[in-house]
Amino acid sequence: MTSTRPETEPSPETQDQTRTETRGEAAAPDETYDVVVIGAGAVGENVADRAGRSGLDVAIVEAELAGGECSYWACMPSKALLRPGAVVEAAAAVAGVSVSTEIDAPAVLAHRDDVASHWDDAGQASWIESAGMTLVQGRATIVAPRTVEVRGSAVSAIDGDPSDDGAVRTLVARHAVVVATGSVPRLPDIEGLAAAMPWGSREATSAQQVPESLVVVGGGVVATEMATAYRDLGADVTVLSRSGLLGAMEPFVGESVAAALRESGVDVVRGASPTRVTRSDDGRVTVEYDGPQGAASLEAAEIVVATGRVARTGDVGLESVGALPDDGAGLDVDPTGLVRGVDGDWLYATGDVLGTVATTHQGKYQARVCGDAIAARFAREDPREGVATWGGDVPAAGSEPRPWTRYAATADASAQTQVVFTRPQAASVGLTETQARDAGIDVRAVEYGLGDVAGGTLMGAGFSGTAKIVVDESRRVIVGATFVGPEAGEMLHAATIAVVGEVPLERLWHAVPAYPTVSEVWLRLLETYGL
Ligand SMILES: Cc1cc2nc3c(=O)[nH]c(=O)nc-3n(C[C@H](O)[C@H](O)[C@H](O)COP(=O)(O)OP(=O)(O)OC[C@H]3O[C@@H](n4cnc5c(N)ncnc54)[C@H](O)[C@@H]3O)c2cc1C
Ligand SMILES: NC(=O)c1ccc[n+]([C@@H]2O[C@H](COP(=O)([O-])OP(=O)(O)OC[C@H]3O[C@@H](n4cnc5c(N)ncnc54)[C@H](O)[C@@H]3O)[C@@H](O)[C@H]2O)c1
Repeated sequence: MTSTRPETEPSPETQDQTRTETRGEAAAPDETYDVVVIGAGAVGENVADRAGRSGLDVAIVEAELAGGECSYWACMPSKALLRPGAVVEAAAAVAGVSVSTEIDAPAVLAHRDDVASHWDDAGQASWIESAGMTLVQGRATIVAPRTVEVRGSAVSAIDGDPSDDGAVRTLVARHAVVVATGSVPRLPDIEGLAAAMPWGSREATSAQQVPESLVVVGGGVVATEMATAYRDLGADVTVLSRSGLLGAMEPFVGESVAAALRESGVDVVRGASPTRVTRSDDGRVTVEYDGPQGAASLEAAEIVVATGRVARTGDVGLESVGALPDDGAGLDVDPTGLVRGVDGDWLYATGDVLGTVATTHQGKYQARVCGDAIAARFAREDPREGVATWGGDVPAAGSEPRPWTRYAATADASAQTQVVFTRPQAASVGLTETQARDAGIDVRAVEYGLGDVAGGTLMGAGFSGTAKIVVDESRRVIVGATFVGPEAGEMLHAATIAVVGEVPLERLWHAVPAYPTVSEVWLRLLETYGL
């Protein structure tokens, strides 16, 4: 089994701790822990791990598979589907290399199965326990302050749902309950759509066969990644997008990705809103839509709906403690992850359930902040000499921590990162030029072509891309950067360091990019800026 362990490595500090309780073992009617985490996705695992490292006794409840969406139905399997196309394209561009451009779809799907651990969470479950935490299998509901009821226990593999076998356990948290229940896909209100049994991101990332044709509704990250992957795997793909692609990023990103999708044979229809969906007896799907040329329709073997996600707050019992947000919004938390407005300061939340970030890495960052804050507030003693003391005192509940300290997820507001694994890849950190201007920052932006640096010309025929930095003129620091191009994601971290470190341009000038790498674009950007 290929491990998805990059999500959460066992810490050396906790590896040797063991717990006697095992999955499914009968338990006392009421079990008391210091901390109960609901949801063992990447985020829940990390908040539990950080809190548990301080010696706190942590239980983590999971209704489906330990590891959550990212490991089995999102980041990992989707990237396994996308990697072969990227490799073929890169190799085919290099003179003297002869490669078959054919992708062996069954082999790719089989490798994807390995990457998704065949939808078996045994590896993650055993890591949780080896890290000294207790994994409780079942669906959790908050029934009273600090009290969580867990129903069901047996879990089936691929669809992951726990069967309600009547088992009920009540977990009581001495100090904190953390909600890390993630998000669910948003199904737009389109006539016939639900009845047509469309694919969501789960079906798209775990499909055992490639449909001969696919219509993708949406123009965001899932839509563009899945359109790329399924085109690579041989499907005829049409993308129906209401507006431009990847609209949350700089405009040149969507334009580049749309052009590349079209070049690869994907029909990208901008300004298209589906109005009616039907699935006929032979299984084919017809999508009627208002398009740029008026009413139109198309037929395909399958339909993927990728129109965003909503925080999973509805079925966690939040109403029982007065914490259910209105209208499906995410949970509102302070910078340490403490849910605002709940008496007794015991309810925390992190990750997709906040509705403010929707990536694994940003959620895990919040989880580290939240887990450390819980440890600092409640651990009797931290067994790790020195480790626990960096970052100063944890702020009192309700008071604002200083930005960029251990107990503030400051980068969520000013330095979120994202890599979209389309071809070309798109990578961004911080603010777009428009977002910076809207925030009242006096900005100047400069762009440079990735194909115009020596390193770029060596990458292969037709290598191209764009880099853009957005500079806060008053402070002469970079507040946003975007790259689009082959493997652009690997260029992002230098920009992230510049943004988070608020490195003045005059100092950045001394960060000399090695020759001949594509990173030399940094020098060209600064020269273009005027240094
Ligand atoms: C197709 C796709 C591709 C993606 N690719 C990337 C990528 O490449 N990089 C990236 O950074 N992000 C990516 N994301 C986003 C990423 O998957 C999410 O941001 C991440 O999974 C959020 O983690 P989480 O722990 O908050 O939620 P989840 O991973 O959803 O975990 C929540 C867990 O809580 C459990 N749960 C829910 N309710 C209960 C309950 N009542 N009781 C017990 N357990 C419960 C669920 O079963 C689940 O396991 C992708 C998303 C999609 C859809
Ligand atoms: N590589 C990554 O980091 C990665 C990959 C996939 C997903 N994700 C995360 O998962 C989240 C969900 O992805 P997503 O692509 O579903 O959401 P998204 O917010 O990125 O895009 C949603 C798209 O659906 C369109 N849309 C919304 N309602 C519509 C309707 N009624 N009809 C037609 N179009 C409609 C929007 O205009 C937008 O283009 C993202 O926020 C992203 O952060 C991350």
